[in-house]
Amino acid sequence: MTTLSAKAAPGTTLSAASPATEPVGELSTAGATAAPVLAVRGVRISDRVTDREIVHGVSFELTPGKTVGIVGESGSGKTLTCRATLGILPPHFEVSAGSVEIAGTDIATLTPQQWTALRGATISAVFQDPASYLNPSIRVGAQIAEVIRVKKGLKRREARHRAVELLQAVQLRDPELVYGQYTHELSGGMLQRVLIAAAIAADPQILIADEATTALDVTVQAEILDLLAELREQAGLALVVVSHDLAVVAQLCDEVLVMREGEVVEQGPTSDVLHRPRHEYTRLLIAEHDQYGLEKFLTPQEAS
Ligand SMILES: Nc1ncnc2c1ncn2[C@@H]1O[C@H](COP(=O)(O)OP(=O)(O)OP(=O)(O)O)[C@@H](O)[C@H]1O
Repeated sequence: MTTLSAKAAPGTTLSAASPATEPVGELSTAGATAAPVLAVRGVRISDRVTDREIVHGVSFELTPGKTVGIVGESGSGKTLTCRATLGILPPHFEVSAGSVEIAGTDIATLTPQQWTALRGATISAVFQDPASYLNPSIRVGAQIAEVIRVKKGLKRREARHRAVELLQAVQLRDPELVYGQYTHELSGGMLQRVLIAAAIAADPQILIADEATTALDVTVQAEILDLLAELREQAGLALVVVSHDLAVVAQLCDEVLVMREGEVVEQGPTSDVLHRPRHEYTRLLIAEHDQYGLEKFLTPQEAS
């Protein structure tokens, strides 16, 4: 398989940004030894029009090769938190308190041009419903090649070559064939892989996956989660994984934030949250896991 890195030049075989050499353990303590690529500090999000606060303070740090999960029911503020981090809050929403630092830069200080340079190249995202993020009338490979051309400054030929490599890296069989296909010719799982390829095309350090596997069946979902884990290991990507499904988060994440109605009700290393949940809502999420196999992360007693 083609390997990827957040650092090295396209087309080369790359080593990881050495997550293996970092201490294994809780994100919050590991963060003490490596500079965070993403630091979200006390972020509150308000609706300017109604003057209503919707997200009531979210904090976490992310270092290369690590994963933070945000879990919670629909409407709990997970997506708004991600969008705040990406600088793409919907109109009339604002970060009313707190700060977000990406690779050491406070995003409140960024000009629109600086944002454009940062998106894709430093921080990138994959959302649910990949078809809506791809143009149905342009071959999917050409769309990835365009990202590479614009963001990495590669010539058309090189960008095409790199796009095929990326399609291979996200484990699409026959990447040359997929390159020339249109969205309607691909399954949901294939489209999600194409979108991940586009999201990592400019070698970001941070990838936000917001319900990226929710629409997929359980087997494909597991494959995509494995792929994200592999990219994290190989390229040292830092991941933010958002899901309403605790099993998804359990599979990938070092640290979990449990959100409910805009509030972080519980936060800690994944194993602590799963094995010693302190909040009743977390216990409820654990009890409701049965569909996706959280049981493999729990002891028989906890799973029952
Ligand atoms: N564009 C918008 N316009 C108005 N309200 C919004 C908008 N986006 C989010 N909200 C509101 O903000 C709150 C938090 O929404 P958010 O999308 O962050 O939740 P979520 O946890 O990601 O839920 P889901 O899993 O359904 O995406 C909800 O009450 C939602 O109705």
